[in-house]
This record gives sequence, C-alpha cells and structure tokens, in this order.
Amino acid sequence: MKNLAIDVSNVAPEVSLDQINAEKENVQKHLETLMAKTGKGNDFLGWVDLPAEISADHLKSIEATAERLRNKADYVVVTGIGGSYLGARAVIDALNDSFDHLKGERKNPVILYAGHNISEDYTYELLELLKDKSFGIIVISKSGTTTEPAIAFRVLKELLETKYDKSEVKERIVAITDAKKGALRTLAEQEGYETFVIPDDVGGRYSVLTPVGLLPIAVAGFSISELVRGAKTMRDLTGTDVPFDKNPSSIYAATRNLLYQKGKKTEILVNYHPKLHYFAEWWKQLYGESEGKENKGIFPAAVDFTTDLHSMGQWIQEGERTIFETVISVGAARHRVLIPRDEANLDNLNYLAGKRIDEVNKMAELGTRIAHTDGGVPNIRIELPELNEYYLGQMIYFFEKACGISGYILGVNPFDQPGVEAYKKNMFALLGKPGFEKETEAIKKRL
Ligand SMILES: O=P(O)(O)OC[C@H]1O[C@](O)(CO)[C@@H](O)[C@@H]1O
Repeated sequence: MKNLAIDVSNVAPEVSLDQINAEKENVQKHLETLMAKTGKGNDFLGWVDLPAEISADHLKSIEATAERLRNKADYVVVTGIGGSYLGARAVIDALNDSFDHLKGERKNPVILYAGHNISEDYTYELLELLKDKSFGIIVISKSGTTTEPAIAFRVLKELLETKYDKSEVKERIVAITDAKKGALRTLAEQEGYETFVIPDDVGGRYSVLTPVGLLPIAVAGFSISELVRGAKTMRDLTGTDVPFDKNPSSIYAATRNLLYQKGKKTEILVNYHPKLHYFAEWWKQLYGESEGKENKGIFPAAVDFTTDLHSMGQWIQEGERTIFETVISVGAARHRVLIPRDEANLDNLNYLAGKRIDEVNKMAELGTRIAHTDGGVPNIRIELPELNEYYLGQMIYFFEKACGISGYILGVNPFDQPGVEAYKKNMFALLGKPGFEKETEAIKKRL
C-alpha cells in the first residue's frame, strides 16, 4: 500500500541533495529528542505518541457521542478558534461533498463554525439561520478562557435556551476542554454538559487527533479510526529507527531550513484541490505559531491552484526570489467527469474531448512546477495517494512531526506561543476588563 512521500528533486540549485543529506546527524538528534520527549517544551510532547495511545474504547466513546448529536441535530456548530477548530475543519472540508450543505436530503448534519472571529454580522447571520433549526453545539477551548469562542458560545447557548428546556439544552451541548481548570470546565460541570478532555501535554495546534478534531469529524460522518490509523502509520514511518533519507518528516524539516538559510523566507503551501484550503489554514497555524519567534522563522503562506495562479501567479513567477513552494500533489481525483466534444468547437477545446478534468489539472500542476522552478522558486512535493481519512491522518502526523524537528533545527521552542498574549492584553485593557485598570489607563494615553 502506498504512503505519503516527499520529493525534493526540485529544490536545486538553491539546495542540493548532498546538502540535505549532510543534515542527517543534526536532524536525527532532534528527532531523538522529540521521540524521547526531552526537548524544549517537553511538557507539550503528548502528541508524538498519541496515535499509538488512542484506544478503541476512546474512539467508541467519541463515536457514541457523535451518533447522539447526529440523531438529534440537523446542524452542529463547532465553536472554537485556532487549533480548537482548524484541524476539524481541515479534515471535514477535505472529505465533504463541496455542496453537501445545500442538498436537501443529507445523511449528515451540516457542520457550521463559530467563535473563530469577532464578527457581529457573521454571528447575527448564524443566529438567524439557526433560530428555526434543530442544532447542537460542540464548544472547544483548551484554556477554556479564549474570548472569541466564549462570546460565540454565550449567544449560541442563549438561543438554544430559548428553544429548548434545560434537559434538552444539556443534550445538545458537548464541551471539549481542560480536564480540571478554566471557565469552560467550570461551566460544563455546573450545567452538566457532556465533556471530553484535551490532554494537558498536547498543545492546541497539535490537538486534531484528540476529541478536539475527532468529535466534529465523527459528527460530520467520517471515519476517525481510519484517520488515526493513518497517523499511526506515519508515526511508524518517521520513527528514530527509520534512516534519515527514508524519513519524510526529517527530509522536509531539513530541506525547508536549508532553503530558509539560503534566504527563502516565505514558504507557500500549494494545493490543486479546493477541498484542501482549510488544511492549509491548519498548516499555517501549526508552522506559524511553532516557529515565528525571536524575530525569525519561515513565514507560512498558502495558495489554491490553479485558482490563485490567476491572482498570485504573477508574483510567484517574477516577484522577489525569497520564496519556495511546498506542493501537496494528490494522486487520484475521487470522481470522474469527462470533457465533452463540441461540434462548433468555438473554444478550441476539442483537443481535450474525452479527457478527464483531473488530467488537465495534473498537466497544469506539472507545467506550473516547471515554470516556477525555472523562475527560481524551489519546489518541495508532498505526494498523497488520495484524499481520504487514512491519508489525511498520514499527512497530519507528517507535518506535526516535521514541525517539531524544524522548530528544534531553528533553535526555538515549537510548543509555546507567548506572542499571542500581546494583542489580548491590549484588547482587554481597551475593553476595560476588570483587573486591567493600569493597562487601560496606560493604553488610553497612547490613543
Ligand atoms: O483552545 P483555546 O485555549 O481556546 O486556544 C485557541 C487557540 O488560541 C491560541 O492559544 C492562541 O491564542 C492557539 O494556540 C490555540 O489553538
């Protein structure tokens, strides 16, 4: 059976295969630190062995709750921000029928999202949609105190409480949070919501294989056991016993850091399947929040091709040569659509008649890779056999493992995020949050 594979044959002349292989000892040392859970931020290394530690009973309990929500609600609102919703959305979007939410007869609830912004209009429009619908809420916050999901949960809970009695409200809310602390844990205990725990030693951006991702993915109707099986396979394929040149995560971590050292300051994650747009959003947080520290780190950007070849293609082809691309190359499309012949042939496309649309997509991918590498944009390729739960599980773990190694190569702690507190402190001061009186006075003097 094929596995995710990496192809770094298109990163020369900026980085040669010899230079990549010369990183072997250094990378192997970081991999061993990661696997021994002794590295920087070692209190957040619970994700490393998580795929092998998830029990069948644990999956069954998640699936049972998912079934309960699926039978009860036509809409389920996943309420969380950052790692508390991006992993779920990445997998659900990658697997879902693009127009499922518009189809009358559905076998799965429509998954909606809230608490990932502070938009009053978005929130109003969501409440307007839900006020006459049967809906449930999965509220997710590791800290239990993040402002965005807390505001969204307040207004959604209030709507639910106008529609149902207390016992029914309880049946329609699941909280996923810290085992013991935080406002959400306290609220869930008081209200009697069913809860799942985000392990203390798994950071938010690494938590997709905890109930944070697994419950929403199961509610959406996808196989969490297959997702975990894929992640478990990739854990085995990226272990310390695997030779460096056979370890895709090690090669990716080494190659991207060598490109960074050569002045390639921005990495653009590229997909040729619009369903992977949110996978790229998940990847941006994983790498951006893990590496953007001490005024260094590769800037993670993302584009959807060929769509964005018509918007960003010019910059990528001829802009500053400080970028490289990491292309997710998916083997096979899941469905078939053939291009019809047209007698008039006014569009001159009859040369494509009878071909699958995916064949055109593949040639666009190859043509773009040649054009961009010719233009001085190194290309790393991640080859994914197909878009299903198993291979998404492989790709999630592949990027998580590489991110830990890459952060160690960069010399930062890949598992904390001190920088995110700055905006929060200012926001609380400007809002006059109790306890921030000094900060409020200080910031107002600056306005
Ligand atoms: O799950 P929580 O604690 O609400 O945090 C949500 C997100 O906010 C951050 O803590 C950044 O503020 C991310 O690391 C995290 O994924």
